[in-house]
Amino acid sequence: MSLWIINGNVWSESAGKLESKHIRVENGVIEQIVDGALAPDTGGAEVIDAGGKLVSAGFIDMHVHLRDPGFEHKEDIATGTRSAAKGGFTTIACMPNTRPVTDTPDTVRYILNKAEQVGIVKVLPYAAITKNELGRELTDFAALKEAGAIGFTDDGVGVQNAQMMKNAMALATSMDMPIIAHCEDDSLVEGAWASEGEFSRKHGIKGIPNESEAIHVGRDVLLAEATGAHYHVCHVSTEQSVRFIRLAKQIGVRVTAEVCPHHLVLSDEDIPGLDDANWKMNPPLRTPRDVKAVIEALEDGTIDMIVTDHAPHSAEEKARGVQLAPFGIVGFETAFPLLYTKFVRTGKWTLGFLLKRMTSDPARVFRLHEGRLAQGAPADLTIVDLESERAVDPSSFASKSGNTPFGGWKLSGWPVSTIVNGKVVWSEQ
Ligand SMILES: NC(=O)N[C@@H](CC(=O)O)C(=O)O
Ligand SMILES: [Zn+2]
Ligand SMILES: [Zn+2]
Repeated sequence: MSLWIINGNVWSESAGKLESKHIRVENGVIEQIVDGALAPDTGGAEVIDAGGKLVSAGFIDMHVHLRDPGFEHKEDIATGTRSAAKGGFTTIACMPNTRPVTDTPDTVRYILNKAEQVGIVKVLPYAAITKNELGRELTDFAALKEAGAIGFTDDGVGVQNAQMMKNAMALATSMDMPIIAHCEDDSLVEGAWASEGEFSRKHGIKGIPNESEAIHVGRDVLLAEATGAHYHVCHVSTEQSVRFIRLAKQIGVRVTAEVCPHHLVLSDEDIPGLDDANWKMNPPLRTPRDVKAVIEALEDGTIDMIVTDHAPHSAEEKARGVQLAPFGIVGFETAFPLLYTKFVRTGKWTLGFLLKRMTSDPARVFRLHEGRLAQGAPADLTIVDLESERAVDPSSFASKSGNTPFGGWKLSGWPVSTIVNGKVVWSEQ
């Protein structure tokens, strides 16, 4: 099976610019990348003409919620992976806060089998640290790893007990597996949904303090130092967390971290009011000072990668009123256009920098073969139209859910075609 993707614009790290290339794919692997000025001999092969659009290694998202099994009214593996493909993602890692919680080998295998049957993008499942994510008893790490889990996390909640987290890190380290942490001290949050900041003061509501996140990061950095664990911090949102991660990296603790698009482009001061739960997510939108700190941390490498934390919830659930509505927003179908428009078009970042944080950096941290556009790499590719501007339309999402605060935003950088192992898995129209 031969495929040529001709007339693609590929980012060259050495030249620091886009260069025209033709790419030959054989049996799902990138075999050859040739200069766009040369006419390739495509005889007999399938040909996709990228027509001068960006061709990138497929995006990798190491933090997503597919809701399957158990919450299929929000999303399932078929719609979630199609939504991912539409956003240009070719590999995604899904969180275990399903029903049942992904805390047994059977559930890990269910996810892998269904993803395989659906056959859209690559799905890497995480398993829970504790049974039912209750923080009381560790899961069977060895059996979960054997079944195909790639790391352990109780995402959705923080592990409240330090000894439990220390035991988890020691055990994970003994089997060369990472611990991925949702950092939140419940005692500091209780009932609040927005950050302590302008918004909470203006509306006279209880705020979530920054320490509720950073206190876990600080604690866990010490535990990672003591156990030698690879400790990965979920959705970093505060200046104080950044400070701990920066220090930990300086002293050689094996810590890595991720940040979400919404924490890079929105602060609490952007929340329009108390009646739209599409601005409610965990961690909450923080202050402009925190936004600046996480941007700087992503730029200097303190934060390693961008993830969406795609967290679909139904319209009915989000309409329950902001206090009762669940935390979370969808992310796949807006992530790249949002960041391209806000950071690359404005000249703050190079296109290469954004692509790196969405491809080779997550691949490096989680030791994946994907994430590079090079000879011998899997032919996971995303073709992106960097020019046309379009408004975000949640009703057009491939996801079952449309819970986003970005509806109506005019963005450019829309993926038009997504290829996994040399097969087109999603294409515009
Ligand atoms: N981020 C969210 O606001 N919600 C996530 C849970 C999580 O990522 O902690 C969810 O599962 O809905
Ligand atoms: Zn979380
Ligand atoms: Zn999450």
